Amino acid sequence: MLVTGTKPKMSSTRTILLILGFLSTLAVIALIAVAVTQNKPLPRNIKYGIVLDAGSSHTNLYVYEWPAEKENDTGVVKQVEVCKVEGPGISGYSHATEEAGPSLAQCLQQAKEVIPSAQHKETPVYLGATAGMRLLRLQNKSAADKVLSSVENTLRLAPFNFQGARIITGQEEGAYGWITINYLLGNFKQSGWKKLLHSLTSLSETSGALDLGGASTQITFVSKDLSLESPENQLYFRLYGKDYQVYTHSFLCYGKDQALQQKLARDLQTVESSSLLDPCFHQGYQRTINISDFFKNPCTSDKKKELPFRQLYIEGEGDYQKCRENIQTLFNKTHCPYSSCSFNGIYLPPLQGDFGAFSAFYFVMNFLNLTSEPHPLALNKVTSTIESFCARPWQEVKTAYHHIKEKYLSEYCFSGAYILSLLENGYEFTEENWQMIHFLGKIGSSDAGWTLGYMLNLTNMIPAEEPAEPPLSHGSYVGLMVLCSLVLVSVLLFAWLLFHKPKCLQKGIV
Ligand SMILES: Nc1ccn([C@@H]2O[C@H](COP(=O)(O)OP(=O)(O)OP(=O)(O)O)[C@@H](O)[C@H]2O)c(=O)n1
Ligand SMILES: [Ca+2]
Repeated sequence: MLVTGTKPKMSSTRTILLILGFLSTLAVIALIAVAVTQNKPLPRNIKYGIVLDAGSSHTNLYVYEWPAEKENDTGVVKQVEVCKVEGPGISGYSHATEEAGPSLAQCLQQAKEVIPSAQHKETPVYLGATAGMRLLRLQNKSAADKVLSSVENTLRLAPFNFQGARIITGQEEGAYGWITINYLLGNFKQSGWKKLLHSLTSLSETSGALDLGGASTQITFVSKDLSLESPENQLYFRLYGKDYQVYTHSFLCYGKDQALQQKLARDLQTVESSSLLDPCFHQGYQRTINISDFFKNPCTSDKKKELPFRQLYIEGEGDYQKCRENIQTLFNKTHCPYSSCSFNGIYLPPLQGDFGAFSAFYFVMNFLNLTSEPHPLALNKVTSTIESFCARPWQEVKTAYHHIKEKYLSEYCFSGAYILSLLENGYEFTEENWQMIHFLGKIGSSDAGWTLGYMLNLTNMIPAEEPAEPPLSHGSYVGLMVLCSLVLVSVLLFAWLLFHKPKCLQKGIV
């Protein structure tokens, strides 16, 4: 009788237990299913942008891409293509201005192939011209205007969304280079622990930018010491909710090609015959210079001199020390109307933090094997390497590096000496803070240069304020919810079992 009396009670408890178990399993499955489907990557919505860097020595076309929904995050825009335009930079078309635009056709075609055709129309294309065009504008304004309208016509005919072709200022070039490298290094938006570390150690949060082109060079860095000494060198940015006080200067005619022209113009002042022994070229190297056009260049015109010959024959001497002394005269340190100067009476606050050195700084140092990271070489090692490179006879250099363009190869000795002179004599880097300079070609897949910063700015992709963000990412939120629910269900089940100990679980029955 007793046994038959407990049977219905036990079976009803079991039913309840079964239902509860079933419901909890269902809830867990539902939670997991929601978490998985919600977190499934959405179909990628990619946007593209094109920037043409019309430099003095050549033009490069860059294609960038980024996920549309993450536009305002830092470090999401990536370079996916670079195309080097054949021939000279656009300023080299001053005698055939109508050919400047068509020279870009091949790279525009390449961009058309990289970007899906459905997106061509919405893809912005910008062209920024730098120091080569600044010089042409000074020398021949109408030729510069014609070159710009020729490139504009070509870009308007391309299937992209043309946003302008203009000569950017040296200040913009410096600023956008600085924005590019700090964006790519992820220095603007800092994650929690990095923020904390920076506030504790007061480490420099951004990296300075050193850009060496063919016709100009830029130096840009955050400086705490900026007073109102030289307003034209000051920039203020508010990026991702932080203020930056930035010093920048662009030296026109101090890119490596124009620096060489300046040096030769100086040499021509004292030359006694039509041949010149040049310590900055390798022994056995010869080059002929046409005097007729030489002084038309705004970088040399102030040294204009009537000479009894039309061509200058240069012969290399391969003497690094003499070359350095020769180059040093390009940096006038005699007057400074400010508390401190770089050269030519230009304000320079004390150097601060790390520097990323790119463009020709990188090309030259990379060729000379002097870019070693993460431990930069000591300055005396760098100097001795360049010294011994300069001492090598031209025939030997040519044979050893037969795959390198002769124009580049013949000038690496001069360029190495010029870079050291610019950094040591010009900006006064020393043996100690030399280690703060990092020679960079690319950061991730993107080239270091001003173009990315230019596009980020013109497409409003760098917000002034930090975008409001929930503390957890969507994935972590769902994961945490699932975990909490599981814990909750288990606790409830456990509590229920503890307090209503069903008979089936009691000792002796189970
Ligand atoms: N592998 C390379 C590539 C380039 N160069 C040289 O580097 C210099 C500068 O190149 P770049 O930074 O591209 O200058 P541009 O942008 O053309 O000039 P600017 O910025 O002054 O307008 C040029 O003299 C070029 O001959 C080099 O020595 N080795
Ligand atoms: Ca450049």
